[in-house]
Amino acid sequence: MVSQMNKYLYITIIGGGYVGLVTGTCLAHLGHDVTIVDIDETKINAINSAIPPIYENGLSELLKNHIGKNLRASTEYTSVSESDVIFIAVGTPPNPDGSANLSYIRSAAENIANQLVKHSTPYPVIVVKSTVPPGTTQNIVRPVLASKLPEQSFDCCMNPEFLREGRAIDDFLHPDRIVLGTTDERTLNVMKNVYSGLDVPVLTTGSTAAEMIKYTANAFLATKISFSNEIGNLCKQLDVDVYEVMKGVGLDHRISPHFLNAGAGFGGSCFPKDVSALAALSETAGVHPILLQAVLAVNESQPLQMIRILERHLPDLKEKRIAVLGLAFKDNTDDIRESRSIPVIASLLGKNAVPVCYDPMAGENMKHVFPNVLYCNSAREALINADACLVMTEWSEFSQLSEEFDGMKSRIIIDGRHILTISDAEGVCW
Ligand SMILES: NC(=O)C1=CN([C@@H]2O[C@H](COP(=O)(O)OP(=O)(O)OC[C@H]3O[C@@H](n4cnc5c(N)ncnc54)[C@H](O)[C@@H]3O)[C@@H](O)[C@H]2O)C=CC1
Ligand SMILES: O=C(O)[C@H]1O[C@H](OP(=O)(O)OP(=O)(O)OC[C@H]2O[C@@H](n3ccc(=O)[nH]c3=O)[C@H](O)[C@@H]2O)[C@H](O)[C@@H](O)[C@@H]1O
Repeated sequence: MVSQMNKYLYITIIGGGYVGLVTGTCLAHLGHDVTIVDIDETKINAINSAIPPIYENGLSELLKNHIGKNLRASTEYTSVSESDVIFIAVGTPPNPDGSANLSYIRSAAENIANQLVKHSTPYPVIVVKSTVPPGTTQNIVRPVLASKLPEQSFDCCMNPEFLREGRAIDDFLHPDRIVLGTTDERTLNVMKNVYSGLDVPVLTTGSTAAEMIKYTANAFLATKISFSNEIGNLCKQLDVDVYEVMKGVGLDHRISPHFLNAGAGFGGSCFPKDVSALAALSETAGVHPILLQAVLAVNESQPLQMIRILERHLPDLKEKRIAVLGLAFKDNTDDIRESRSIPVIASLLGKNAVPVCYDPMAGENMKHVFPNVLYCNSAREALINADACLVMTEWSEFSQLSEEFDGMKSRIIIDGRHILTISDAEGVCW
């Protein structure tokens, strides 16, 4: 467990994206003095104006409470020199072969080293928060820093992040565990001080094991979803309700009811990317990743399974008006990265159907991907005269929909997230 706060720390977060912004704001909330650094000036200006560049429950209020007080943002790395702790929270997007692109990690580490070489607090701790392949902290970040700085003048730690988008603040402040990848007592004490105030179990490991824990947790959760989807596809053929099945299965405490919801598959910036990176890493290590590849394959075909079910009811989709409810990759976010609605809309367009889209938050983002499809301001509007409806995101407002479906031309409703509560919905039993 971490203890009460000993003292507040000067902290710099490199990367003001989802994780950097949530981490920085929450650490300011815990009482530390925080600077968020990003190369994207637009993001920095937005953060300094207390306008989060992303939609996340509770973030705006928290930002307003701290910005200009113990939280600020900058495009400059100068605050690194004054910091006790420097988090690296830049992106690790996929390369074309699925492996993790570490160029942003390298560049952040180089910039930190260039700044620390000018001036530094005694013994700063550089913490890798980004999701990185095992060995990155030890074999890339540390050597980049050591190429400019004496080995004894700093230390590194790997501290993976487990927050979910849409519930990020709560997940950050009330995590199941904090993993600290360091074997150094002094560094461990500094890191415990970072999180002091949180009543959370702490697991201490080597940095490489900490990196592997993060990939393995995401891959396991993704596996639960793809497993549920495969069972769901079988249930559909056998006319069995997969949700009833998974409810019964999840009551076994060894399995747990979480992440067993079958449907359109998993999207987001992490599960697809991290399972691909782990599979690529596994191939490189000479271990053929049979299970991980199957997890990805099931997930690729799952959104198109919705189209197959749709075509059973509407064999010719040409010029058919299809309401697509939900564009974000999940509820409570405007993030559309790897959203399962993207392949669904693309497939509808390929079949000359007319997708009519609605999302409470993500419509503007989806316009960058599909500028020419129809966007509506409400589910009711999208459903008017629709020949069918596909529910792609588990927004809670969709669970309230009822008489809105009366406006449809024909009542073909396929619920890809098991969120509707109307009794006569054509449930997608996967
Ligand atoms: N999004 C999520 O829910 C979670 C993400 N992660 C991991 O955290 C890492 C970051 O993810 P996101 O925040 O979603 O990425 P993001 O793409 O939203 O943000 C990354 C930010 O880093 C900035 N950046 C890139 N190079 C930089 C540099 N040299 N100096 C300063 N800023 C730089 C970019 O401009 C961008 O704003 C990834 O490794 C991801 O896998 C981990 C847990 C949750
Ligand atoms: O590394 C990361 O970035 C994060 O990835 C996920 O978080 P996130 O992607 O934000 O969202 P989830 O709630 O995990 O949902 C991911 C996708 O799986 C889908 N899902 C989730 C649960 C389920 O039972 N079925 C299912 O299809 C969701 O609709 C969504 O598309 C993990 O849950 C976080 O612990 C992790 O920190």
